[in-house]
Amino acid sequence: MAIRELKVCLLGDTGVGKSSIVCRFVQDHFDHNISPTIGASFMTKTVPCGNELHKFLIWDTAGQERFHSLAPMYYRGSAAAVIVYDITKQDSFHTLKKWVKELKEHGPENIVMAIAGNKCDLSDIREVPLKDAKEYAESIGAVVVETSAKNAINIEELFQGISHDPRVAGLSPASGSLLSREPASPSAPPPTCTLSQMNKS
Ligand SMILES: Nc1nc2c(ncn2[C@@H]2O[C@H](COP(=O)(O)OP(=O)(O)OP(=O)(O)O)[C@@H](O)[C@H]2O)c(=O)[nH]1
Repeated sequence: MAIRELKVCLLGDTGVGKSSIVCRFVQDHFDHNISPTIGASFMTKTVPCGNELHKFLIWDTAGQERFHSLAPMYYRGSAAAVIVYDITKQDSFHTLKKWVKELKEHGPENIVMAIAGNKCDLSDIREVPLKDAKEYAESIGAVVVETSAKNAINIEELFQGISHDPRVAGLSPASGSLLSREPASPSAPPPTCTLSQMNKS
């Protein structure tokens, strides 16, 4: 079965839940006391997608302002960026717009942008209406989904959306994204998770 490697970076304000989303996706785990990311952390997860395997190479960047200048190292060469805001913090939605602007100016052409409005389990204290996020996402050609890393809502769907995006499917093997072929197996293997590196303080 063909394996396609997809570099994905997560961007967004500190505390919006980027690491928690990755941790939920890769390890199906949520840590209430997770520490802020220092620099960036890297994890991988391989999932079946049609007759291929997609190996996500996930760079979870640090949201603190002091690490902002490192971000280009992680979004450069990415097939997709997951840009996260916290639905209970209007400021984090403004920060998201700054990330989108930076990606449009300096990111890879045709990068797939997926917006995640995280902490939807706290919708009783919501500051960002879903309607606003949808309108904005539409205006920039991005997809948007509200997620909860805590309650495992829409996390798989977020990454499936990237996997199935025609721009990702259209990546040609010649671009280096198709790394290896294994004998076709009758049934798709289950998703595998690899914790490669965690640089949490
Ligand atoms: N209620 C709720 N809390 C969440 C959710 N996701 C993350 N949190 C909490 O939000 C806080 C910040 O989560 P992180 O995953 O460290 O946020 P981050 O965006 O990676 O932060 P930086 O590493 O500083 O960029 C932690 O206390 C998490 O437990 C969620 O879906 N719901």
